[in-house]
Amino acid sequence: MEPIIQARGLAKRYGNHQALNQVSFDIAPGRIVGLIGPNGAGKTTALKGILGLAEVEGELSVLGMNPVKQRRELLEQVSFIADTAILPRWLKVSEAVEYAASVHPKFNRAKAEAFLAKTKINPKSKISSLSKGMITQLHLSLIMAIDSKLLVLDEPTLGLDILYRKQFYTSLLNDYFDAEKTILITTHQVEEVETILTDLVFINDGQLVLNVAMEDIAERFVEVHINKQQQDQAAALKPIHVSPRLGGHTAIFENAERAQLEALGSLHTPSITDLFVAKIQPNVAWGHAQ
Ligand SMILES: Nc1ncnc2c1ncn2[C@@H]1O[C@H](COP(=O)(O)OP(=O)(O)OP(=O)(O)O)[C@@H](O)[C@H]1O
Repeated sequence: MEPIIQARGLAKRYGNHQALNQVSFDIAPGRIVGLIGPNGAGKTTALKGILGLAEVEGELSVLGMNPVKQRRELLEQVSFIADTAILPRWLKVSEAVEYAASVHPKFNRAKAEAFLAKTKINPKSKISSLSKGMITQLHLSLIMAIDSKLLVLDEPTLGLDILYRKQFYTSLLNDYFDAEKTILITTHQVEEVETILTDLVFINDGQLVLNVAMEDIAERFVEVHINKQQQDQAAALKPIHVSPRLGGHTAIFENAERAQLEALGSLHTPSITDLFVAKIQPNVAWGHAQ
């Protein structure tokens, strides 16, 4: 199947700063990909390139199109929400729904109204009277009502309460997503999205540091609790990350021999958060155990 996004050697420089540095990846249709990285890693820059909102060097094909040269056609098939949601404040909520229905051929008004009904937003309210979080909820309701092939979400749940964040991701999976769609999402709340993602992409300092299908994580990465006596044995198996814990250390290994690891203790799959720390801030020094 043709990838929805094909990126080869993406690069972007702002002055002296290399915001993207030779980033390559493919995203197949029907995937939900989490683009995760620390502040300033280059996530938004990559998304802007994909949407044709910033020129990046390298080869980039999105839905078979060049995002800069074919931006207008591309944006007919892509929906996105940037981290700064902007909606005209003077409109009423119902008018915003009306407006979206009149300008977007693939907008489903009933769906938008159903998403809005799950919030405390009154359709008769002016947008200017809504709280910041409610404006984001309105924006997300409008975006999820558009039947696009690619949905790009940059920090969609910033400023939203935990209840709505959970509800949003459930709706995204159950009421929006299907095998014909692809979702690319950036967030710092990794633990909130890990159950819905099919793929995980880590980016740091403009470079791609991990690109893995969620189903392959358990096979590729293993976490083992190491006591002091096993330290040398564990070190010889070259963990990618070591951190002190009560009575010893926790070590994370990548592509290590399972049989050898089993000799050290019980094997676990690291959480996405621990994997993130291991890949972004690798530490292989065996500090003092607690
Ligand atoms: N328009 C710009 N002009 C100059 N530098 C920029 C511009 N946009 C981004 N940068 C720089 O490029 C780097 C990557 O920024 P980007 O916004 O892509 O990061 P990010 O991963 O989305 O970060 P965050 O999680 O903080 O939103 C940062 O160092 C940022 O300062």
